[in-house]
Amino acid sequence: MTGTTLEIKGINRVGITHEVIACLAANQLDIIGMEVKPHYIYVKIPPVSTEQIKSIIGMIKQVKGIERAKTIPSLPAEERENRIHTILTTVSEGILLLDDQLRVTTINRAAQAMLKMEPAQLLHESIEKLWGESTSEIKRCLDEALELPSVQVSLLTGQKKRMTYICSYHPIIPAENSERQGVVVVLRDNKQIQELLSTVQRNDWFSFDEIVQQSDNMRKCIETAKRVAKSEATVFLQGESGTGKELFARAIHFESNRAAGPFVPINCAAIPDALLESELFGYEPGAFTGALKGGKQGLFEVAQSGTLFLDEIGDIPLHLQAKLLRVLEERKVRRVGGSKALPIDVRIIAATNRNLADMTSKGLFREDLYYRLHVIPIVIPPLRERKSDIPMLAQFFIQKVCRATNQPMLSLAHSAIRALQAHNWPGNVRELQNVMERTVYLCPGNPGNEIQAQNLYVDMQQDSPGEESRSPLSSSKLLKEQMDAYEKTLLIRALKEHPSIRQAAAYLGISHTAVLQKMKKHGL
Ligand SMILES: Nc1ncnc2c1ncn2[C@@H]1O[C@H](COP(=O)(O)OP(=O)(O)OP(=O)(O)O)[C@@H](O)[C@H]1O
Repeated sequence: MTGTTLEIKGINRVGITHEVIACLAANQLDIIGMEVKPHYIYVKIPPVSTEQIKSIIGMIKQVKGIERAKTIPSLPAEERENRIHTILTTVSEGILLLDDQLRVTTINRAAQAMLKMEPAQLLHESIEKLWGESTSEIKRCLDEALELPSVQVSLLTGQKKRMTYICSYHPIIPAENSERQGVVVVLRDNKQIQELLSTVQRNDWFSFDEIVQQSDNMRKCIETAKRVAKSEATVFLQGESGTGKELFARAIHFESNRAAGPFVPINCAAIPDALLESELFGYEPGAFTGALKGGKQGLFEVAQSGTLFLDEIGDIPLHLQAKLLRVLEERKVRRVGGSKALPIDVRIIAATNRNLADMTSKGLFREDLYYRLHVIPIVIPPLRERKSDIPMLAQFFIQKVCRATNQPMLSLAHSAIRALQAHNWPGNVRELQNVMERTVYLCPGNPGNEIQAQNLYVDMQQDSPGEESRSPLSSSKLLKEQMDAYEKTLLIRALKEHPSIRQAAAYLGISHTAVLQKMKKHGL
């Protein structure tokens, strides 16, 4: 409402406000709004002329204890309201304010756009009309004055379409021991969040051009992968550990129409059985002891509109294989302890270094799941079958370390290239990467900055058993180094002879996490 607003400053004296009001009453002026705080009185009166306001200010200044009086644009409360209004209309989150009966009292522009509803359809309506069955969390927020973490909610929009939003609920706690007041509901568009996340994670962007190769068999693999990237088909990557399966999965995702969505990798072998189910499918609040209060999204939900990379799929226990198959067939996921099935829009890329067909015939992997995943198989050859890639890859890793450590660029002498090509690389590209890093760090300065064969820190033992290795470490092998080399040989053998890491761990008599740690240590 328009009017003239006065700011009056004075001492704190009983009755001073009353005397100021008397001045206004003497001028036959109504009070539209008023605020009082120590030393200040703010009054809003109907519009008056400049002459009239001058005379009123003159009168007010006569009141004992008044130091000054002046006109200001609006009452502080109006100012605050205006600022809040500006914030509400400019934020990208949808905001709804609910009263203590959970009726909508305020709705901002973003919420109207998200819900595709006019304010008239929402204001003074009960939130139940909007949220349907899922108002229990809002009621809890109000009753227990609890700030509740974000949860996914599926809501019916004005166009009668179900959309998924991320909602958080915040109680409005009144100033001093008054009654509960209401709830602020903050809505975020699921798609927007995914897009935001993927722009933040853009440094993970990866393309086929970054896969270093020059061999014919790798070129063929890349051609196939590029061809299927744009489709929605499930890709099944097979290859020994360290051959670059994850790089392929990333490149396929970023070449696909889902590139703006998330790429979510999960190593099924690295997660203990007990956690794998809830990691993949999520859980509802209270699903088990130790569960997070607000429940948890599973990776299928996190990967919505993107790609889920199921690495080491052969290590999924049988009971989860059945659940995974159901999710892939129904394209719906049910959280642990939940009854609602959430639709999922996720592309699957699976990878394994095991012979899954063999595992299937032995009953260690479900045949139906195998065929569900085995849609577009791509077999990435081991490094020993593409020796022409070795010089390029080795030089690539040398450059990487030299750049990172600011040292002069090193190159490979012919003798070094020959030695690298003679090795059989059980750990594939990952092992080559380790060897080159170690070599650059430990290589003594050579003339022309060339790495010679004798500078390579490569364990040649597996190439010619019994023969004295040409590695620089071999001439003076300490006990620890020899034990390490022996451990690596045993580990490789156990992994080759057993269909899963878990079984290799059982054979070696150590835990499966210990096997993973040792594999990492030896670059396997
Ligand atoms: N062609 C390549 N060009 C550049 N780097 C590569 C290439 N292949 C593999 N690497 C590197 O080697 C390491 C292992 O690759 P990656 O993790 O993709 O292998 P993987 O087959 O998925 O292994 P695992 O089966 O153990 O999960 C990574 O650091 C990766 O960057």
